[in-house]
Amino acid sequence: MAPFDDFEVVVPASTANMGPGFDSLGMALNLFLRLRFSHQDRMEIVLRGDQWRGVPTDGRNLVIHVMREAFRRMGREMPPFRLEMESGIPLMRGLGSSAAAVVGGLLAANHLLGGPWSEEEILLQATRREGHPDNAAASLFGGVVICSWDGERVYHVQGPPPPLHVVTAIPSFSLSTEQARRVLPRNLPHSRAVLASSRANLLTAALLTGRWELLEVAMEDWFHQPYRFPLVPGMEEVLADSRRHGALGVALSGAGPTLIALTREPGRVGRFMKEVFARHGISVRILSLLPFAEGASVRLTIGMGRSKFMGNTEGVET
Ligand SMILES: Nc1ncnc2c1ncn2[C@@H]1O[C@H](COP(=O)(O)OP(=O)(O)OP(=O)(O)O)[C@@H](O)[C@H]1O
Ligand SMILES: N[C@@H](CCO)C(=O)O
Repeated sequence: MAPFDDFEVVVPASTANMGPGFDSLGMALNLFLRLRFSHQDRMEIVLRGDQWRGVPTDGRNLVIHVMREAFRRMGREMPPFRLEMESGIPLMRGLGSSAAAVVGGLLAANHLLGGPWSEEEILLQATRREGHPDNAAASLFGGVVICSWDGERVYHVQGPPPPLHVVTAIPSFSLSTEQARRVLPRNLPHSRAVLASSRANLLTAALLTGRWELLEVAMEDWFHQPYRFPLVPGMEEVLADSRRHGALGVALSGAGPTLIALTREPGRVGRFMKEVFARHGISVRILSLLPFAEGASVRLTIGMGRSKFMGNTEGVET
């Protein structure tokens, strides 16, 4: 393969589920994974920052693995390159780090391959890899994305990001998605599923029509959150009481352990969440984020200044 011009892939973080939108609803957030590619004769992966403990810098790295598979599907060999990776998305915290890596790897491979795949095809490939489309769709398209995945196809509708703050309480401990899915029941009583899906419908409608006063009820969930209470000490209390402390709606972010609150009063809700976790002996980082309207992007970096995603665009620590 001929040398390529340096390029950068920027992928936003995401929060999935937002309560009852289990495995089907995601929203992009203003924290970013950045992948910078430059041509060189040998493969080199450089991880910038201090959050990468345990992440390999060889072919087992998720981004590289996804890229190699993409090249293999096209019957092409992946060229060597230098990849510099930097991220504000904490790993295994429920903010879609793996989906961002998968989306980033697929966009990079698609770019190097000359763009054989549409965004729909990239979403399908990311969904197969992740097992569910919620985080990947939000990272790929931005805003709020509602999906349905039947094991073969992914259908999706994208909506605008709500004009609200998203306060995240990010516990110091990690929780893998795999572990958080193991606690889910195989079956739900029919009446419970009916109630849960009615809340999910209400949530979608509220998000797409701006009925923020409905979020309190619409973000209630019976699909997954109650089963995950034991994994996140303090979660039940935060979900029960945050609304009295300024939250419009609260939920476990993805598979957790991070909790999110949609609010107009980020400072107040953040303080409350921190207090509750402290009572349970858990230290949390409170980050006030914003929904992010744009999806992942690829841009050539030669001769360009700083990317629009760089600088002071990320969440505010409170
Ligand atoms: N940029 C990255 N490069 C390589 N591997 C990554 C990267 N980001 C995430 N991963 C891999 O994905 C794992 C985390 O995936 P997991 O699904 O458990 O958590 P998450 O995606 O952060 O949370 P959730 O899916 O609940 O939002 C990490 O431990 C790491 O192995
Ligand atoms: N919908 C997924 C998101 C985590 O990747 C879950 O809750 O398990």
